[in-house]
Amino acid sequence: MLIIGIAGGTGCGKTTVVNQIIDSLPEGEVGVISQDSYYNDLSDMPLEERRKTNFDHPQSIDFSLLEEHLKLLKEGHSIKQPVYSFLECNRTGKTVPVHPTKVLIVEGILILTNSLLRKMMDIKIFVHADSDERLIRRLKRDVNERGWNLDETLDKYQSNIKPMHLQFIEPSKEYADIIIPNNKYNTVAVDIVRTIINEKLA
Ligand SMILES: Nc1ncnc2c1ncn2[C@@H]1O[C@H](COP(=O)(O)OP(=O)(O)O)[C@@H](O)[C@H]1O
Ligand SMILES: Nc1ccn([C@@H]2O[C@H](COP(=O)(O)O)[C@@H](O)[C@H]2O)c(=O)n1
Repeated sequence: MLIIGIAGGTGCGKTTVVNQIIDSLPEGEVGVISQDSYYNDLSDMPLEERRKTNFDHPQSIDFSLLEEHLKLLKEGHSIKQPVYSFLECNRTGKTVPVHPTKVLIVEGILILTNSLLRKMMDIKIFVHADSDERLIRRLKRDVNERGWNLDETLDKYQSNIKPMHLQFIEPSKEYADIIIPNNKYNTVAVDIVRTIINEKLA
């Protein structure tokens, strides 16, 4: 199994890049694991409290479970991945089966901050977009899709998102083998990654 890690700040375009990579690849041969599925279980807190959580800090992620799942997949076993709800700010209690594939993409803002995860990755990619671009994209998404209003999103950006980005995410760029500039759609970089994957699948 080839494990590819794709990190980068919120709104940099990780999900978009992942979708572009897997679009033209044979179905069933490439799997995707998102760090978002591994946010800690916060069922012991009311929603109001959960919404105040710093979701940009590494401690908000259940890295042990993510590591265990990657290890199992690498060994050829299937896993039951937790299903996360952004609206509830919690795991739903449901799981989806994920089966081993020849190539596995792991994506998330914090995945390159964890040394055990980094050791499991064959290729480490960091997607870069300028902070103003990312903030604009993030504002649109949080308001349209994730149940936050404009003021809440801007407050979160100042209190958690920006400081955590500077403290944890941006420094993890140094571990990347490839940095993809993504202020504009970058088809050349995506094609290079696809070529590497196709070689593995051949
Ligand atoms: N290069 C780009 N140019 C313009 N918009 C983009 C670009 N890449 C992604 N987007 C848009 O920005 C938003 C966030 O992208 P997404 O891939 O979800 O980022 P991430 O997964 O890193 O948070 C989405 O609405 C997406 O369509
Ligand atoms: N309940 C939650 C949990 C996380 N977030 C934010 O998601 C961002 C990471 O996801 P990306 O798709 O942007 O990589 C992170 O910045 C968290 O603040 C959230 O809004 N609500």
